[in-house]
Amino acid sequence: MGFFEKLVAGLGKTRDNIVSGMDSIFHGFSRIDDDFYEELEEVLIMGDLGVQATYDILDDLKAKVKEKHIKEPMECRELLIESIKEQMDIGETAYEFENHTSVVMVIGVNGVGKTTTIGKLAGKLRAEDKKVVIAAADTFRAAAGEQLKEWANRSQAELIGGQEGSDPASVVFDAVAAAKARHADVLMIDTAGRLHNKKNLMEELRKMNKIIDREFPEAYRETLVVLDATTGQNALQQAKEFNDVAEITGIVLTKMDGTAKGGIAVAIHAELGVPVKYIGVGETIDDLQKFDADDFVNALFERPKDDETSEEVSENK
Ligand SMILES: Nc1nc2c(ncn2[C@@H]2O[C@H](COP(=O)(O)OP(=O)(O)OP(=O)(O)O)[C@@H](O)[C@H]2O)c(=O)[nH]1
Repeated sequence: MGFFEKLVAGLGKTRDNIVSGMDSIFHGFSRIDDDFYEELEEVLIMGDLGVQATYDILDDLKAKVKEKHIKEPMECRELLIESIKEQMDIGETAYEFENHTSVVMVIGVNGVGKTTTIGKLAGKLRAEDKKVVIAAADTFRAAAGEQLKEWANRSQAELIGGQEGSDPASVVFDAVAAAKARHADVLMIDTAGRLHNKKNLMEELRKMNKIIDREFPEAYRETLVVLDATTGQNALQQAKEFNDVAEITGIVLTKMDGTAKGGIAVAIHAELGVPVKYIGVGETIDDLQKFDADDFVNALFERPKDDETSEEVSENK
């Protein structure tokens, strides 16, 4: 299965949740009125898109309906697809760090798929012939280091640190030295994300950032937060809390395969203004991809990748 097919298969439950509900409204209403919009609103909110994104999408839809003098509810389907795509479009500049010598901090609470994501991303960068160093700065659990070692071996990245109980900041210091000595393209730092103690977390991140700023000022900086899509509104809450303590530049949403809560991708983007940059749809090294708004929305509405009607719509904009 290619990634797009996996995404289509993985988003099945989300599709059931959101799109089937919307389609029954498009079919069930004979005119576009307040009731129509109200029911759409309910489906979008129930589908985990969040209040902000729902209002943005509906405002956009209402404006388009007015502007194009649309009378048929069914015609709103295309407009809605178009509107969600526009909301979620992040463009290639989101991945600038891949083109620079960079430091990527990866934050996330236990179990969200942080280690797996680092492994997959390392594998992806290695496949592009980039040199990758991974810093095991989540030093609170021995198992975390072991698991990271396996992924580093699999993706042929170099691992620094990994000893339980060592000081995360000193792991970062060693990793920066190693990255510079080996002329690495990307240094990825696995950090512990204990949200129940925000003050400590903030302090730990501050210490690590200070070392990077001082020892590696020329490096391009990226801070990714990993979230488990299956936790829905909880993931959004985590994103908000991390956003309070760190300058997040992107989100990675894992476990998009088989969750009914894939709509949370839209909510996070709208409510935090931080783009979802990668999504995970499985447990193997190839199951992480850049977030592509077109692919995501097409998979959600189950349309073939090169659907001509979508091009017509965008050309007619
Ligand atoms: N289905 C699916 N499973 C995933 C995905 N990403 C990670 N997982 C699984 O989620 C579980 C947790 O992943 P880890 O990478 O260990 O999570 P972590 O955040 O590093 O957690 P700790 O190591 O406990 O801090 C593992 O069983 C992974 O295989 C994904 O995109 N889809």
